[in-house]
Amino acid sequence: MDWTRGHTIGRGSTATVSVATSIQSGDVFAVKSVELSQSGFLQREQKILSSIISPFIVSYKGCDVTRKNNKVMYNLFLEYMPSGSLSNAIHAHDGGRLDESLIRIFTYQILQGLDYLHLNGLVHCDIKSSNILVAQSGAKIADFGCAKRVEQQGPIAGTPMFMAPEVARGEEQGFASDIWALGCTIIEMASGGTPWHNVSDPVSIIYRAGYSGHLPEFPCCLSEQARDFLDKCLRGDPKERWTASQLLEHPFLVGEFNKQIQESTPSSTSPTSILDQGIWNSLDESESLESMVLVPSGGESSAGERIRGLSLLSGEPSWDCDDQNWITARDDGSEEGDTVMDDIEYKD
Ligand SMILES: Nc1ncnc2c1ncn2[C@@H]1O[C@H](COP(=O)(O)OP(=O)(O)OP(=O)(O)O)[C@@H](O)[C@H]1O
Repeated sequence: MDWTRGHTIGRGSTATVSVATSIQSGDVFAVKSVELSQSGFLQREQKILSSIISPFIVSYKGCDVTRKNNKVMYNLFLEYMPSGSLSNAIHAHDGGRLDESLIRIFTYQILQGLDYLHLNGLVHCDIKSSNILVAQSGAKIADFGCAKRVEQQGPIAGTPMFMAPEVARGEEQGFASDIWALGCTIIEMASGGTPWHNVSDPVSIIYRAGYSGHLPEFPCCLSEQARDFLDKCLRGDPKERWTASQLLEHPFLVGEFNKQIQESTPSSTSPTSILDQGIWNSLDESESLESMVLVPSGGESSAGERIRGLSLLSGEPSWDCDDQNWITARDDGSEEGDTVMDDIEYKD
């Protein structure tokens, strides 16, 4: 596929993410790029993403290798999520935290993604709000650079602030560890802060999570139901934590609103586009995600809440843009920009 690279929309610890456009179809997608010599994480992400398909996981669109300024780059093509990360959304939202109605929706969607992964024997290993991306259709899990098959032995991966006690102690990293990280992500959404207060260096965080016997503080603004849900995610003993399937049945998520979504949700093997076209179209026009977000179940929201919700879902994040950086990808061997290297095959 020939494509052009647009402005930079994100930079993680391993890769740079840009908007890209297919020259043939004009389709817009995201491209995550890193020098080929350092692309181990990205190739691992490619292997996993290319084997899964869920409306609650950012979808895989292909990969290639290009030459850019004498550097050989590995590129992973992903569905473009125009509203950026959930972390951006939390901080852009009024007061730097989300309303419980939004927390419920995003939790439900992340949990659907986790349930799909776990049923397929995969552990994400790095769930946190900056690895959840948001579009009009809602939240989807991204960044599979640390993901692994559950039976796979290997070093502990992920972000210390979100590590379950058993992960911090280096004992095991399984499905239950993702559930702990989901609990930490709910704390991020509800408080706008980190799960562990007043600690920032990795060693202190790992000590606090793995050896202190303490639990992260539950945000006081949450309802009893939400706090009970959090309690089921943040059990110190991984065997006592609820599974993703059990949590999908928790009263916090099983309300009138979620029943409607569940009835309309395609099976986990359905194509991603169903989320965008099917789920929301199958609901009444007045019950699209936007109106659900703006008018949560059981109540009218104020005009202020409607506007805040609307800007959350449709607003462009403030990217570190570099518009001078448009580069054309061609397969004609031209020296400028990215050159698609058709002769190198890095897919399985
Ligand atoms: N498909 C996408 N659509 C829109 N923005 C994206 C997409 N993928 C990534 N981004 C943006 O780029 C940022 C970095 O992406 P990502 O977390 O995948 O990179 P990483 O190098 O693996 O990061 P980490 O530091 O967590 O390992 C994200 O936080 C997000 O803002």
